[in-house]
Amino acid sequence: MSRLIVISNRVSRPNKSGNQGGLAVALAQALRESRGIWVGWSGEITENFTGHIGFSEDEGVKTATIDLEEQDVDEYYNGYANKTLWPLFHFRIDLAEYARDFEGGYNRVNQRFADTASPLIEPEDIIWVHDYHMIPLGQMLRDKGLNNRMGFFLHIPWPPTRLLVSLPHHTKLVQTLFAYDVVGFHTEEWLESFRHYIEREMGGTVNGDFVTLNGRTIQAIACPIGINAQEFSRAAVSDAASSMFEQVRRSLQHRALIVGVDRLDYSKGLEERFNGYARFLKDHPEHHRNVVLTQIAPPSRGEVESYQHIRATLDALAGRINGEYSDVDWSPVRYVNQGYPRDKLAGIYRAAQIGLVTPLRDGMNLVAKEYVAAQDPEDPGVLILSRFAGAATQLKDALLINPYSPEEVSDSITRALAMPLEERKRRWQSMMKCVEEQDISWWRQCFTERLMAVQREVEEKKPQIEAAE
Ligand SMILES: O=P(O)(O)OC[C@H]1O[C@H](O[C@H]2O[C@H](CO)[C@@H](O)[C@H](O)[C@H]2O)[C@H](O)[C@@H](O)[C@@H]1O
Ligand SMILES: O=c1ccn([C@@H]2O[C@H](COP(=O)(O)OP(=O)(O)O)[C@@H](O)[C@H]2O)c(=O)[nH]1
Repeated sequence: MSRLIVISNRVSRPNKSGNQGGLAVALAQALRESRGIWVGWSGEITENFTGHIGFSEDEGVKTATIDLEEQDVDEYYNGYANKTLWPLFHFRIDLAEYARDFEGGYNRVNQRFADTASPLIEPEDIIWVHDYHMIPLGQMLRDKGLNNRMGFFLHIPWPPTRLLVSLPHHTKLVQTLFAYDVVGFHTEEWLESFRHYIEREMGGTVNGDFVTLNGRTIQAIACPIGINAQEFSRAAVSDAASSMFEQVRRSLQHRALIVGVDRLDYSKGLEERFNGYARFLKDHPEHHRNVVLTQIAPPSRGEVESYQHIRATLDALAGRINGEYSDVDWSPVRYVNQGYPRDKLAGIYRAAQIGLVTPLRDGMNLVAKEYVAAQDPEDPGVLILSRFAGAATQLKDALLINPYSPEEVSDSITRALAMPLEERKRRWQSMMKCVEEQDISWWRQCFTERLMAVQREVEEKKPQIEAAE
């Protein structure tokens, strides 16, 4: 059986802390089942890069990690990944920074990953590279002579061509994707934008799933990530979730709970969400004292200025809304800057009559799916979901809204609070069906089956592999 080698920036185990992104949460499950290795950054900083690989195995997940230098982290993770690509790929060219050092650091760190990973890889292994931190890695592995089946999955949106061309050396970066055999996106929309770019900007051709550039053909597919729905539904009635559920419900004193759970990121539309909620409070005095918005927002990428800025904005906005509407025994907003473990989160989701998920742009958004999976089938809450989240292409029975419109946020809250049980059940059943059917295993199979079917000549095992073992 071929092993799966996953390579991504972040390597962490889902049970260890409460504030992990969706990619980390999803991949642990996939690796456990395939007995693979997860290669990436340890999250640690070293004075001088040595290339030392730290191996460990925890709850069936094998990891191989490297430490990076401070300059690496500044230029690669904070810099090119999160100051350049992240805003650009989330349609925020106003926030994107283009610095030569970032691009240099990004390529240097990708080369470090190629040097680290290549000795661990055997000819039959399937390599699956993840996300915008690692776009050129496949090309670097090919340059080292690896002929393995190799796939790449982008977890964030692919931007429209007219935005992507604002990136210096954009063709050089995109060209490297043709080192992979299969390239995956969450939605047809991101896939369509990729094809458009290849055809219009690079003169490539598209024939169904096959995309050809300069004589090299790859497959480009849409394949939406899911959650471990069964496990999450079970977690929602676990002891930890139930005690969280009770604690939250007790504190609400029969008020309705609206919940938001997001990394503190400008792409999640938190400022717009708070403004929409303020609009709701302004337009609906009859609901005052009857509702509470709990926004869980663990800080993220705090060394990047735009993240410091959104944090300060939200601190002020939460304070302003509470200052304007609170009474001595009621505050409309509970704004929490800490992360929670997922079983506790499941209890919080289940306690909420409304899940408010309003990103301005999001590759997928797993929180939306988790909210659905955590509901009580006999009395489910209502999901209000941005039409600009990848999840909106699947969860069509959510209340789909434009997150930029405070009126739509306000109206959807009003509608959700008044929604009859029968309608809530009907919408929830339809969404739950999708969350269960297109779950995390479905996603992995969707991608890896395509990758495994790729025909490549498998080379003889290289001597350097034995040396590394
Ligand atoms: O690793 P961080 O910098 O702390 O960020 C956390 C993750 O954020 C992004 O998540 C994306 O992937 C999710 C799963 O596919 C998807 O649901 C979500 O819409 C995306 O934003 C990022 O792409 C990951 O690499 C990060 O680990
Ligand atoms: O306090 C928190 C906040 C979030 N999450 C998890 O982080 C993931 C967020 O994934 P999503 O796709 O919604 O967004 P991302 O942060 O990856 O952009 C979800 O699995 C959440 O359950 C968590 O475990 N604890």
